[in-house]
Amino acid sequence: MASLSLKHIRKVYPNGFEAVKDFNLEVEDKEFIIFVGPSGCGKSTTLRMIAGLEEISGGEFSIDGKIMNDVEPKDRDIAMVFQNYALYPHMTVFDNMAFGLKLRKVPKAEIKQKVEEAAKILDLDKLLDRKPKALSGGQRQRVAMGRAIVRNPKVFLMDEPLSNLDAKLRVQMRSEISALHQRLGATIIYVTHDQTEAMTLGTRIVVLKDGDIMQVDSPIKLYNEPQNLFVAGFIGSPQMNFIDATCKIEGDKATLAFDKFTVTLPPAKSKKLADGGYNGKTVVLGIRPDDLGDSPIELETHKDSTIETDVTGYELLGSEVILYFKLGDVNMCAKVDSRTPARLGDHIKLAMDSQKIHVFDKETELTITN
Ligand SMILES: Nc1ncnc2c1ncn2[C@@H]1O[C@H](COP(=O)(O)OP(=O)(O)OP(=O)(O)O)[C@@H](O)[C@H]1O
Repeated sequence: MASLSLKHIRKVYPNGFEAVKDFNLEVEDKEFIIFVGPSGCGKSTTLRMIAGLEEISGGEFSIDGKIMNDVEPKDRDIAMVFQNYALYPHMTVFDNMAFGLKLRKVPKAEIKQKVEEAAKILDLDKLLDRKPKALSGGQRQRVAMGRAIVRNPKVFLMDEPLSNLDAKLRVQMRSEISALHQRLGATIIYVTHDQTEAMTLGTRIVVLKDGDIMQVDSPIKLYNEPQNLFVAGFIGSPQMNFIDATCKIEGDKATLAFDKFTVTLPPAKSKKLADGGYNGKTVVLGIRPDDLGDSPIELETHKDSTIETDVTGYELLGSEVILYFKLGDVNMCAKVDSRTPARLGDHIKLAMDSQKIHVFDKETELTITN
């Protein structure tokens, strides 16, 4: 059992820079929490404060109800896996994995049993006599994981553990880490700037920007119900399209006008805009590339929200294709079925699924309706 509580956690570096501002998070036992956000947003700093590698400037951090702010790293019962693996080159796989236990004066027989157990889980049992240089990147990464697992810690911290692996290996290790989480029933906090990793691994994702938490939610909720423009733009690939639009409310119907087009919003979304007093105001319309379609069925279903444009770019992904286009000077794209006849330079019609339109306040950048 390991629950973590971070209350009003701050980090001010000695040069006065405030890297983490007011971090509040309750992590439950067995959760897989992801910290995600652009470079410099404070992911590693927060992780290092949890590990005890960085002093906490303010707030309270506890594990299972026990305050940890001033507890030595080695006494926190936390194991950290780094992106550079940090293996000892002169030691065998076995000794690398056993090292932490030896330091803790664990009896030899117990060390052997624990290392062999972890090696089996990680499929390293035939490599225990090798030195790190005789291993592949993925195998080295598994040794680094193994070193953490043998300690049976309360919490695993992982700082971009897959970032040094090639794309194929990364996908493979991703599913291995996911399986490992299930098997160990461990509490994991994992830092990445790769949003696919975040979406596939996390039970909850913490989106950070400039030392502030933007949103904490399950992957599906972050995708469908972003709380602000930043999260809407950060989660999802290709990125959500954004365009300024003028809101008009007539009766219980809200319309959004942008470029040469006008779309009608469904009743629930219309009501939010009416209640918020947005009549006549400029808002930001957001629509994911996946929610723009060019099939006859989509064009018929979403008659009240179609746009016409020219294809300025064409990118085949396989079963889908990304069509790039411009509305005024705003670059946008649609992800459609690759059987589409549309090609570069073609004039096309695209239907916006109006149920999927997101609207944001232009000033506060907060979501008005998802
Ligand atoms: N020792 C330090 N002194 C001053 N500022 C620091 C120090 N270490 C980090 N920072 C700053 O704190 C901010 C957060 O850094 P951090 O390493 O936590 O970011 P990150 O989100 O992990 O970024 P990345 O994805 O690039 O690793 C950055 O602006 C960084 O420049």
